[in-house]
Amino acid sequence: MFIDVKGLSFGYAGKRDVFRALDIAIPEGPVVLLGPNGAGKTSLLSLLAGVLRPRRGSIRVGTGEDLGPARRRAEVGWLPQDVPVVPGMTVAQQIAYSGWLKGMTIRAARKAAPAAMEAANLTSLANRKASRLSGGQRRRLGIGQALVNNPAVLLLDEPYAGLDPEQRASVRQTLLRIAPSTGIVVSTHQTEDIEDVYRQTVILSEGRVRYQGTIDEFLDLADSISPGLGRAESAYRAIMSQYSAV
Ligand SMILES: Nc1ncnc2c1ncn2[C@@H]1O[C@H](COP(=O)(O)OP(=O)(O)OP(=O)(O)O)[C@@H](O)[C@H]1O
Repeated sequence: MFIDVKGLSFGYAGKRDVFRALDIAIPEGPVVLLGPNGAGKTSLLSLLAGVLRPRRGSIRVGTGEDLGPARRRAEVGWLPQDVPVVPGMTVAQQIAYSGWLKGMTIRAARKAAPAAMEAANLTSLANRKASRLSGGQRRRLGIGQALVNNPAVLLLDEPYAGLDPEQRASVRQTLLRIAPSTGIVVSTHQTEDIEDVYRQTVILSEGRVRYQGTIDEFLDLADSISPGLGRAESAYRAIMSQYSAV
């Protein structure tokens, strides 16, 4: 399994648990994680990335064992919803810097930066100050940072959030390019054209897995397509109509 989560329990201090004994096993292939606001997508990706620590349970991503949060953080690539910009740094410098933060030597990180920029479609922006990037460019910078240590698993949280259609298209091109060769999990509200990028679908709501299947099985659930909605959106709504929130 590409992702193997067993008995995962997690909650934020003083709040209702987000996950109670959650099990998910997802085979290899780019994965799209769908679900309404508050479903637990960000929490799950942050737990997979080692940014949050589970109260109980085991997490394996990629082919290895449960490494624990600290080592997993160094071994996966993670795109948070907000990509912080380091004042004064160029795109190339910020990408190298994030490699150093993940434990690479600065020399190795500088050497790795061009390939990460190439993959994230940033080469022409290498010398641009990160603070001057547009929303879509900044998201691509975050993808470049996530790729710099050549991770086996890339976790992207809402890569399209807050982007206009043109910026979304630029991020989508990047995902189309990297998804086939990277173990990638993407949380998104954007169901448009997901069949082009992903092979596996997982739908979460209220901290539970409501659906899991291949993209083809998922799309087959769109028996009648509502006017104005694509197949994926229709399938998503058909599944979620069984639960309270869509
Ligand atoms: N930092 C936090 N502190 C306390 N509660 C939180 C925090 N982050 C999320 N939550 C709560 O945890 C639950 C799951 O939230 P999470 O952000 O993981 O969902 P999501 O599916 O990513 O939602 P969205 O699509 O809105 O980003 C929600 O009830 C949310 O209110």
